Amino acid sequence: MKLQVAIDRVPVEQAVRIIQAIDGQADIIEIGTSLTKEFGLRALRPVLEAAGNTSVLADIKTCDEGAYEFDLGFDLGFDYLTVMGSASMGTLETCAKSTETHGRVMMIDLLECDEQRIERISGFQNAIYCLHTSVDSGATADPVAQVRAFKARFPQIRHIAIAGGIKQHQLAALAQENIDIVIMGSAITKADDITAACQACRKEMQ
Ligand SMILES: O=C(CO)[C@H](O)[C@H](O)COP(=O)(O)O
Repeated sequence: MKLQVAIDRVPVEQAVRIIQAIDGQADIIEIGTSLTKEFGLRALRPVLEAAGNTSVLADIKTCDEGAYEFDLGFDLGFDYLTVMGSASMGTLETCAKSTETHGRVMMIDLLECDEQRIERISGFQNAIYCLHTSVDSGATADPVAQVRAFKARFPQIRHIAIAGGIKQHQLAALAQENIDIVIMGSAITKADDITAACQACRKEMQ
């Protein structure tokens, strides 16, 4: 299970400082939707540079204009981009095509997608499907139960991530569930000691 650290609701300079504080401990650095909206993808080059060899995901949550947004993000150097599961099949397909052309990774955000919808969009073999509880609806209460229920219902989906208020104490059990990525934002990036919080999460996952 990879650790993706989500950086949200800070200026670009602080995002760079957070990346330095994490110091190579994240497998993937996420540039949160809040930064992509406030500053725009082109203004995020310093973040890409600070990440060095660590993979960077831009959480652009594409819902239309898939080819334009994905080509732009991958051409700028992002390794992972996100598209909403609620987007049209046309958008999901053009995002998948752009991802394949660029040799990168597409993450499908399942925020508020019901079972019927997930079934319909479950055919993107190489995509990572992100179980996502909205920040506005509260934290993910029981991530292990959520993952188990999802796997049982959608055995055809091979790559899974989970996000939404995940806490350090949930990591050890989650690490046994054979998912691809756990996404942690506030629990790390809003901690008083970001380095220590990230180290503690990493340890919990071992
Ligand atoms: O995608 C997001 C919000 O839409 C966040 O990046 C994601 O929820 C992780 O942050 P946190 O752990 O603080 O919830």
